[in-house]
Amino acid sequence: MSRKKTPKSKAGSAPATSALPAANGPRPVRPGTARPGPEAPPNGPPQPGRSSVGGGGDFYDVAFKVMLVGDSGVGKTCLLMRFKDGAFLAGTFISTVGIDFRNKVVDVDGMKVKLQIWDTAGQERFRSVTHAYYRDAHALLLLYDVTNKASFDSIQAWLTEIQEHAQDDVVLMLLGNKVDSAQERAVKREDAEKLAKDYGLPFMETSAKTGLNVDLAFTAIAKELKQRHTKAPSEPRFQLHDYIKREGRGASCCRP
Ligand SMILES: Nc1nc2c(ncn2[C@@H]2O[C@H](COP(=O)(O)OP(=O)(O)OP(=O)(O)O)[C@@H](O)[C@H]2O)c(=O)[nH]1
Ligand SMILES: [Mg+2]
Repeated sequence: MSRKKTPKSKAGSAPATSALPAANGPRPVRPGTARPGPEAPPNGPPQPGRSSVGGGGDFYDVAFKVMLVGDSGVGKTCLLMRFKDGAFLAGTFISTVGIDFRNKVVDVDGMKVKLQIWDTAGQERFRSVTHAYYRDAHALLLLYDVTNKASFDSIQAWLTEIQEHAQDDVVLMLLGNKVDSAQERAVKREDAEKLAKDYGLPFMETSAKTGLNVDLAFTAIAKELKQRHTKAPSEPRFQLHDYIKREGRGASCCRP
């Protein structure tokens, strides 16, 4: 299989669109397939890899676009940094402005899968900018902060946004972040599990600080997308829900 080289990450910007979608109420969102495809320039669909030339960068077979969404401060940027660099950005909170992306290539059953991960700004004032990026996303990680009830209460509104702007078959996963802060927990795990069940979403609690379940979340997404892309009839169907249930670690355990 031919392989392509990842471009360096860079900040992206999209044409601003206008109004927020009408709130029609959330509908169940399928933890579905993403359409594989094109690798993307900032606003285009990802593509299967091609032979690469030139030095530097990682080679890959197929690329997918993943977006991180959720209220400001839930830990989207930290989750991405943990996955990409294995580091935690402690200290001052620097809120993301607009949108940015990082690439990471993961090995899924012998195939190099490039995830182009878009880190969106959670602040309301950037919402119109990020709307333009949903369309080409193959997967969305929707985050709330387990120590911030308001961020959990926003999940239904986020699902409405996703319904309005993302593809119907986008792969979607709900993540409750900052589970290391047990003393400050404000959202019960069971409440999130119930919400996830109601919407048919895979769900895990994570910690960008300790690394708990972070690699697992992205790996599960990569496996799901890769399998939908290859569609090998001989392979048993990858079960995203079962996989994270089996591999995920509970909130009581802080092992990365
Ligand atoms: N304890 C703890 N703190 C975290 C964790 N993840 C992020 N934080 C902290 O939460 C704050 C916000 O994190 P960010 O990753 O910048 O939040 P964000 O979702 O990107 O916010 P916006 O860019 O405004 O949308 C920072 O002070 C982080 O240090 C975590 O897993 N545990
Ligand atoms: Mg951020």
